[in-house]
Amino acid sequence: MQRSKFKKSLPRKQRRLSEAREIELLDSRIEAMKPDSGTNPLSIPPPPPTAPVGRIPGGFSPYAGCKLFRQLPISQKTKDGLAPKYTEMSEIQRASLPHSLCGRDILGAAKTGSGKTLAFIIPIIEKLYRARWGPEDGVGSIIISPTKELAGQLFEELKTVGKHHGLSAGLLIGGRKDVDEEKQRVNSLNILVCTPGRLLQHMDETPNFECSQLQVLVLDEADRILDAGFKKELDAIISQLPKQRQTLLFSATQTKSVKDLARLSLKDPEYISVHAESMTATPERLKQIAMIVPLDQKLNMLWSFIKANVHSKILVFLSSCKQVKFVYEAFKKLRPGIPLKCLHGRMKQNVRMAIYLEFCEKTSVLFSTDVASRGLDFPAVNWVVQVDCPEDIPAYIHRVGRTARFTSEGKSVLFLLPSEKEMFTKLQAVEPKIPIQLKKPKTEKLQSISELLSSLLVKYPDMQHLAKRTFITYLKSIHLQRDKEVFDVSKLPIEEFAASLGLPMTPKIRFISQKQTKQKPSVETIHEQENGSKVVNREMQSIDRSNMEIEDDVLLPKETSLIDAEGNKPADLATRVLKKKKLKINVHRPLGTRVKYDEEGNVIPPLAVLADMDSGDGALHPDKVKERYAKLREEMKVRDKEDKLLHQQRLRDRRTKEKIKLKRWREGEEEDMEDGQSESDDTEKRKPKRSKIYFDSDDDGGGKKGKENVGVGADSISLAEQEALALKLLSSMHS
Ligand SMILES: Nc1ncnc2c1ncn2[C@@H]1O[C@H](COP(=O)(O)OP(=O)(O)OP(=O)(O)O)[C@@H](O)[C@H]1O
Repeated sequence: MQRSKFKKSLPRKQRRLSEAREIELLDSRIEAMKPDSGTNPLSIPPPPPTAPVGRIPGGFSPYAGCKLFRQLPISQKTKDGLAPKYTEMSEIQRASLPHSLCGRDILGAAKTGSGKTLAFIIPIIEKLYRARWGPEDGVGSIIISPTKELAGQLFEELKTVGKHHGLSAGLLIGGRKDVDEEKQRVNSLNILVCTPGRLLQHMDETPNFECSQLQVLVLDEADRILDAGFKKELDAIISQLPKQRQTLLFSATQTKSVKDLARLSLKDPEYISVHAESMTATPERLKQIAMIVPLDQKLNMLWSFIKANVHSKILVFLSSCKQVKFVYEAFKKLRPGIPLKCLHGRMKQNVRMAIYLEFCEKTSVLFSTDVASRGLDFPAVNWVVQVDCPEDIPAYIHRVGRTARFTSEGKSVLFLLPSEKEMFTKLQAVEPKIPIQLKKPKTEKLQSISELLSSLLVKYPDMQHLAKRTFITYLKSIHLQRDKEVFDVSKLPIEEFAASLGLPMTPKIRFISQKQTKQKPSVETIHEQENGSKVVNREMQSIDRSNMEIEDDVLLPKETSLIDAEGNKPADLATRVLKKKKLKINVHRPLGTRVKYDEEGNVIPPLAVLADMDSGDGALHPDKVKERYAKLREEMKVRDKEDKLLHQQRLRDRRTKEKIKLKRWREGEEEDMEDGQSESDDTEKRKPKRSKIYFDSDDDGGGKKGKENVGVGADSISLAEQEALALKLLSSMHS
C-alpha cells in the first residue's frame, strides 16, 4: 500500500478566508447556483474570464457553464493543486463538475484522453473537505479501477490535485506483498484507490475495516467493472457499502444497461455523454487505418513496421500473455534498433509498474495485452498497433485511445485477417463514427523474419516451447471470442501460421471429438461412431472447429459424447474442464470454507452472499456474522486437531524411518566390520606388497631389495632361528 498525506498549505491569512468561512461560502454558492437536474452545463454561455467569482452583489456567481477551474465553487487548496497545469476545463469536466459538486450521481461518458479523471477526483476531494473529513472519520471515498496500473495512475493524480489538503489516501492493489501493513493502516485512510479484488480482501480480512461512512464511490472504466468479469466481486463490495452515498461512473464506452445501474442503486443520475453528439467516437486528432494482413504475415508486418518507425513510441496490442512474451523475446533477439518492453498480467506487480513508468518516459516499443488498453495515460504515444483484432468495438476504442490524448495527435493501425474483415464493417457502421480507413499494406517494404525465427528456435529451445504455446494460445483466443461473425478458428491457415512463428512442425492439437451438432450428422459419421478409432479419426477430420472448447493444447467439443482417438471419454474431460472452472469461480462454495487469495487478491469470501441469501435485503445481520465466526472457530479447532494428528503421524513415520535406517546402518557396519576384517587380513597378507611399494617410492636402488628381503625374512624365520641368530650376533659383538 502506498499512503499519501496531502500536505497542509501554509496559512495565508490575508489572502484567504478561514477554512470554516470558506466551506460555508462554498456550501451556500453550490446550493444557491446549482444547475437544474438534467441540464447540460455546456449549453450555458460561459461568463467572461474576468467576471467576479464567489459572492457577488445580490448573491453568488453562477458556476454551471463556466470554463475555468478557478470559477468553480471549489476550495482554494484544490485550485492550488490544479494550478498551474490545469486552468481550463475539458468538456467532460465542464459538463459534469457542476452536477457532481452539488452531490448528484453521475453516469459520464467521454472520449478517451478527454480528462475524465479530474471529473471525479475534484468532487471527491471537495466533498470530504466540505464535510471536514479527518482521520477519525475513516474511509470517505473509494475509487475502483479495473487494473493496478490504472489505479496507480489515479492515485498519482489524486496526490497532485489534493496535495494541499489534509486528507489521507491509500493505493490498495493486488500483488503487493505488504498486505499486513496495509491492514494496520487501512482504517485510518480517507480515500482508497483500489482494484476490486484487493478491496474485497480487506473487507473480508481486515479487522474493523468498514466503509459505513462512505460519501463517494467512483467506478472508473465503469462498463468494464460492471461487466461479467467483475460481477461477483463488485456485487460483494456494493453489498457492504451504505446506500446513502454519491456514485460517479465514468468511461469512454459507457454502460446504459438499467440492470447494471440498478446494482449500484444510482439516484436520479445525470447522464452526461459529452461526445454523444460528436461526429466521432474516437479522439479527433487520431488518424486510424486498418490493413488486411494474413495470419502468417503478421509478424513480418509488425517487424517491418517497427523497423520503419524506430524513432516513434509504439504500443503494440496482442491477444495473450504468451504472444506478448514470444514476440518480445523473439524481436529482442533480432534487435530492431529500438528498445523493446513487454507488459502483461502474469508479470510481478513491481515489474509491471516499472515497465509502465519506463514506457511513460522513453521512446520504445511496448508489447502488451489488453492490460494496457484502458485508462493508461502514456504520454506522447505515436502509434497504437493492434496486431490481433480487438474483441469488440469498445475494446478497439480503448486501445486506440492510448494515443492522441487530450490535445495531442496520434496514429493507429489495425491488422485484420482476411477472415476478420467483418470487424472493419462493424467499425465503420458504429455511431458516432470511427473514421477508419482500409489501406493496402506496402508489400515491397515487407521484411520476412520467418527464417530468422526458425534459427532462433533451433538455437534457443525455450523459444521453441514458447512458440508452440503461442500458437496454441492464439487459436484458443480466437476460438473463445464471442463474435463468431468476426472470429472463426476454422478459417485460419494453421500450418502457415505455425511456420511463421518459426516452428518446424505444426503443433499437434488434439481434437478430442466432435460435437454432435444437429446441422452436421452424416449417416457415415453416426454409423462409424460405433466402430472404434478409425471412425474417430474420420470424425476428427471432419470436425467443425467452431464448436470446440480448448483446454491448453486440447480442443474440446462443448458437448461431448464420443470416445476420442486416444480412447479418452470426453465426458471425463468435460468434467475436468468444469472442475477447473469451478475452482476459479468458487463464489458459491459452502459458507465457512477457508478463503484463499491469489496474488491478485481475486477470491471472494461471500459474507455478502450470506447476507443476500439469508436476509434477501443485502444487509449483514450481526447474528449471522457471529454464527458464521463461531462455525469458523469450530472448524478451525477441528482442523487444528487434524493438523496435530497429522504432524504426530509424520513424526512417528520419521522416527520409524530413522530406526530402520539405523538398524540397516548397524547391520551394514557389522558387515563392513566383517569386510574390514577380511580387508585387514588381506592387508596383512598384502603387507609385504605395500611395504614394497612404500619402500619403492622411498628408496630406489638395491637397498629396497635388501629391506624387502629383511622384512620377508623376519616374518618367515622361526623363533628358534631368531634366537640363534641373536646369540650369534651377541657373541660376535663381545668378541
Ligand atoms: N483540464 C485539463 N487541462 C489540461 N490537461 C488535462 C485536463 N484534464 C485532463 N488533462 C490531461 O489529459 C490527459 C488525459 O486525461 P485522463 O487520463 O483523465 O483522460 P480519460 O478521459 O480518463 O482517458 P481514458 O478514457 O483513456 O481513461 C492527462 O494527461 C491529463 O493530465
